Amino acid sequence: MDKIKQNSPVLFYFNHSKKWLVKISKKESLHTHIGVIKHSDAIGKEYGSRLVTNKDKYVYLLKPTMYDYVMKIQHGTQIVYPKDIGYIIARAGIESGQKILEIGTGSGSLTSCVASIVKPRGHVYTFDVDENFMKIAEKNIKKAGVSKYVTQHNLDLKTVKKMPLADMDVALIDLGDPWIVIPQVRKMLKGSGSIFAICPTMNQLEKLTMALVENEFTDIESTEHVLRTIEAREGKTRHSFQGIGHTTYLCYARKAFFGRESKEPTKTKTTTKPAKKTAKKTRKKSS
Ligand SMILES: C[S@@+](CC[C@H](N)C(=O)[O-])C[C@H]1O[C@@H](n2cnc3c(N)ncnc32)[C@H](O)[C@@H]1O
Repeated sequence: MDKIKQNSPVLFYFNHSKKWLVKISKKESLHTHIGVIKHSDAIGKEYGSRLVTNKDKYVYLLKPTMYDYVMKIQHGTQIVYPKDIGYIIARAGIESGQKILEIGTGSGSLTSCVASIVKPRGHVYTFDVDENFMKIAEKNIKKAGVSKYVTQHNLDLKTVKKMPLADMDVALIDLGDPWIVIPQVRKMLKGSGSIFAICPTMNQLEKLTMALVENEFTDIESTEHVLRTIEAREGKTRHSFQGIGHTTYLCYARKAFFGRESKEPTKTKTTTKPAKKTAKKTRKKSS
């Protein structure tokens, strides 16, 4: 039986729009419009149990999933949402043990989800140029419990001469001008490795697709993923009035060798440490 203890993560669930993600701490109480929820009352209870507030309302004590962490993430930037992350993972075949390159850590939403899939033997190497966003991401990744499987680098791959990584299984790009880093990403990816770019506008998709073709990528596909919730109730089931509008488009492709065999030098060992020249700029935040 999975019982709640001091420091256990818990989602106090009242309804779809009222839920609170906490780490249980004996002395703390949560003051809400449905009453006070004392953390200590949750200790010793099984996940899934109910807890009554001082206003005689109740919340369920749910074990948070990665979805809950992402939906409650501290936003430093726009984030990638689970509706897109699910497709990214399925389409790129992301699985346990893989090495993932990510450019544009942002708030660490995509980073955390992907790390939870590639762990325990895989790893996410993520790059950003903004120290403030990196700090927010570091906290979010820690909260999601996947710091061990993520290394954050403060480095701009647009300008590096020597690539800090090699033999990556998948590359994920989420920055304004993804087409600029395609040549660098190509050098770090395995043959037939997958690339996904997150593009909020169609103009980005166009420029990116041109760069992908120029850099010998195949199986290029652009998609948009629309999630509609249904309110299912006896005799009056219908779409809900509220919903997420446009978030982003996704662009997928795979590294190929057009009309020739691979001429790229085969690397057997992954360089997980940054190249000498960039070492000063690069911080290993967690390992
Ligand atoms: C939209 S956010 C990424 C959000 C992230 N995918 C998430 O799910 O939380 C874009 C990020 O790209 C970063 N960025 C911009 N230019 C960059 C570059 N040249 N190299 C690395 N990161 C860059 C920004 O600092 C910002 O944090």
